[in-house]
Amino acid sequence: MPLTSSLIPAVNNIKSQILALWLSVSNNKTITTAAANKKISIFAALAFMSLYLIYNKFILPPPQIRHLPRAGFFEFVSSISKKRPYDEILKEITGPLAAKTDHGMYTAFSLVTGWAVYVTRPEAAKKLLLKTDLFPKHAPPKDKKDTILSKFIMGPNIISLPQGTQWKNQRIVNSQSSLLIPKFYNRFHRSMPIQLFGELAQKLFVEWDKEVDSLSIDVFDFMTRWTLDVIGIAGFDFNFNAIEEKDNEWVDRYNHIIKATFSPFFLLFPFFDSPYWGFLFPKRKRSHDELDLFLNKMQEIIVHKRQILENSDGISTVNKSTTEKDLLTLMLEAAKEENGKITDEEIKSNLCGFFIAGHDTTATAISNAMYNLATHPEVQEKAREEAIRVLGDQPEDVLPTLEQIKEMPYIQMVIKETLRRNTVLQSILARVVTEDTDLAGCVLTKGTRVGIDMMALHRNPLIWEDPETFKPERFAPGGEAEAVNKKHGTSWIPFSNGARMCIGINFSLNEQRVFLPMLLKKYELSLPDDSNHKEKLITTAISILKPVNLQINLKRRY
Ligand code: HEM
Repeated sequence: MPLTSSLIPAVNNIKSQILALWLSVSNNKTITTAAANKKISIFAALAFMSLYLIYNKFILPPPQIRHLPRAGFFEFVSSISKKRPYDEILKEITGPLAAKTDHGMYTAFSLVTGWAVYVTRPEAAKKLLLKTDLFPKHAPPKDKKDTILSKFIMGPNIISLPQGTQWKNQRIVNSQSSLLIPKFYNRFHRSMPIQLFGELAQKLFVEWDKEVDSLSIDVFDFMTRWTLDVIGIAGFDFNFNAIEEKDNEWVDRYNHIIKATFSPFFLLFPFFDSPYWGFLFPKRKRSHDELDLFLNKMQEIIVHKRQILENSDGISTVNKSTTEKDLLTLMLEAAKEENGKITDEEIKSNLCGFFIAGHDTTATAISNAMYNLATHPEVQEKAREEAIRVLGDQPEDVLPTLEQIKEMPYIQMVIKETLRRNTVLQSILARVVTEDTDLAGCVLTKGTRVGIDMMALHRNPLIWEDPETFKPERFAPGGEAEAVNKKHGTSWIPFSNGARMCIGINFSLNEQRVFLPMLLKKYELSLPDDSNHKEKLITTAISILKPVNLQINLKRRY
């Protein structure tokens, strides 16, 4: 008999015992030894019921998806907590599950979403992303309302809001009701802080050059510091100064919050993630306080920026050498033109969203590209030749212009192939099925949550030739990627697709297209002989698939 059905009568029995005991107490009966025994029974009953609830909520998927191939709860969660690289999980757990059916879908438990169905084929991904009325974004879970995850990311911002008026008001172009974010969105696309990207790359090189001629760096550590400074200045004109001061107050605070946001324990038990439980979890209370300080600082910056905008053109006060405007200025300008239809709360929430969406993601993408260049010397040489052809070979840093980065198609191919082979995000945020429907041959019922296993899609051998191999030429004009796209559509979606596609796609690609040629012109890259990553890139497995302790040797060319 399945465990659930054997548990139901037991639980009912316990429920009636609790009721009987409650009746006897309310009848003012003398408390005797029998009553003491009953107390023990209640305690046992509550413990038993809690176990039953945990079993039903976490360990078993919802009944409507139990027929699909399933990654066992303990196997999957323990793989993640043991920090197994995600491509191993794909090879040993999720890949074989996906291969079991024609539609390629399987179910797994995610710490952020709970149980969901995962898509691994382009046909299903296309329908999921384009039919937003059938598959809207899942509204932020109510049980996570007071959590750090919720306060930091799942507020009223473009990323988290489910489809609806508030999201449309923030995003859709040509909406009659509000043109706020559309205006911001257009400006965001037009005004790329290319010069800022270059200046901060130069600043990073100065840090590296303080070491000896040839050095080994912790790539991800430096790239997160670089992208933090980029998003701080480009986002709201605030200099974290993370490149120069690894551990200053604001960098520490930000890193603390990011770590706290994805704490597996509190993702699993959001009920305890509130300052009220501070007496039991004092460290968590500190995380809430740190987040409050961070959000208050943002509020201060918004108010201050508004005042500056009254009297000036809003051009960066931190980065005085440029006329590039930060995202906050663009939002406030758009808001002013539309009589302030966006609240401070929404602006603050969107700024937090830009952090979470644009910081570790781009740092991961650049670190992965550096790994691929270090492990493929012939690709590295070809990319360097292109950088030198456009920027020159003089022994000094050159900041590429927007026109120059367009003249480097091979580096663009390296970036795209890296985003395919070394997927940045494990999945998009879950969508929720609004009515029973067929998704590429798999019937899904209303209420089912669905995500996309990005790595399984990008390395699907039914779609890509020799998918494990790093081959930038796939993305050459008329190459494999074009053919795959023509045949299957939606096969390369590191930034998603459709109405909820990443709005930072150009921002992120341009960060990479400025940084990589400058890097290649100045340094030769290789893996240390004793690197753990010789065989393959080892990554984390929750949400953003970050490289783990990736050291790369840099040899200066000037
Ligand atoms: C390599 C870097 C990046 C990757 C791989 C990436 C990937 C993605 C993906 C897959 C989505 C869709 C999520 C979903 O539908 O659940 C998304 C959404 C989003 N991204 Fe990015 N992103 C990157 C960089 C950035 C940057 C730099 C920014 C901003 C500065 C940004 C801002 C956003 C926003 C605001 C959304 C929400 C759009 C919406 O739902 O309407 N992203 N990103």
